[in-house]
Amino acid sequence: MDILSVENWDLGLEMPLYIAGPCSVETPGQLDQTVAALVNEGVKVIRGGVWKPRTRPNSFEGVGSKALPWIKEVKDKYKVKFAIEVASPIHVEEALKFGIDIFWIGARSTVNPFTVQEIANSLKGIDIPVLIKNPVNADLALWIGALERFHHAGIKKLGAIHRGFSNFNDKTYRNSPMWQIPLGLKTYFPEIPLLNDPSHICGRRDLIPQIAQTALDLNFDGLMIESHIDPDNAWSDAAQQLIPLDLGQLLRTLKTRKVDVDNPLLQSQLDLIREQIDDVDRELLEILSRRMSLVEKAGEYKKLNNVAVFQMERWKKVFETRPEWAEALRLNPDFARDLFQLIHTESIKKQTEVQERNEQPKIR
Ligand SMILES: O=C(O)C(=O)C[C@]1(C(=O)O)C=C[C@@H](O)C=C1
Repeated sequence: MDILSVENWDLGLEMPLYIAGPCSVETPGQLDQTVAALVNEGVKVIRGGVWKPRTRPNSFEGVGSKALPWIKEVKDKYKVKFAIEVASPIHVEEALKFGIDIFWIGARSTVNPFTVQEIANSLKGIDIPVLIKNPVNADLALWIGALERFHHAGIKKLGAIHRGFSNFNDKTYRNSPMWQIPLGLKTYFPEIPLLNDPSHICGRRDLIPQIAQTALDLNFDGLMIESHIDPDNAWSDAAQQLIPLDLGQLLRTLKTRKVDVDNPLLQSQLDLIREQIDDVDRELLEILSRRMSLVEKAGEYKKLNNVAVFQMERWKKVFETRPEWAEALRLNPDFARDLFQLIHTESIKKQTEVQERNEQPKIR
């Protein structure tokens, strides 16, 4: 994609890009005090929700357009840039009137290609950075699709925000990070700046530093973090907002990592380890190929004896024992579970092919 880097967005921004501010703009006083305190901590780009898409009705849905003049006032007073979420062409039109600098598309909008297309169409010919949050569900293609729709509409100042994914089973995070998905996006489109939103992933402020650091370790290009002058009395997302002082402290302690290894000694040490990893990966694949030959053989016996491919009792046993074996080898049992789910899916596929070989009736 033909994308402009953050430094070329003509907003005087630097990398890593840190955006912070309240979940919602509530009152002129709350906004002014929060922005003043954040500017004091060195924040140059403020976020603030104006229209809030909420899961349930009767939750606070943002103060709406009347927040826009308040934003204009703090922008002028503190010389900051301001980012807000837009979810419809009307929001775009209203926000542009008040000189908003950056738009973001929320996770609930990204899931809907109709909404995405409508907003993208309303931005044709308009030169403004647009950041696209991942869809609520763990679907990389949907995220990519949204980025493509904005790119086709002519937006070159495009970025992505990883805010985690809905997951009913996750007891720790409000939205599971599922790092493989944003890393997948980075692999497809290394040119698209990728920010992490630890506030929405964590849902509680004590977990934020760890997720923020992981993101920087994984070479994310910046962070969007919620910060409020009085989080406990915030009208939305009270548990996950940081006071500006804590946010400043966090930004000062985070370590940014270098992408490339420019020390020759370290480079040669890494090369050596990578050669060994190559060897081990080759062995791994040879072992997997041996397992798959055995599975194919079992499939042929099943076919001969008219036995079903899926054997629940045996599979339950495999699925129980492998995580235990993994743990004994100091491997993460959840990793073993994921791995054997994948392996079993492939076994079923292989044996179904065996069953169906030369057995499909010819339809003319
Ligand atoms: O044990 C079998 O019946 C197999 O074919 C092997 C295997 C496996 O991959 O481990 C594959 C499919 C069955 O559902 C259970 C187990």
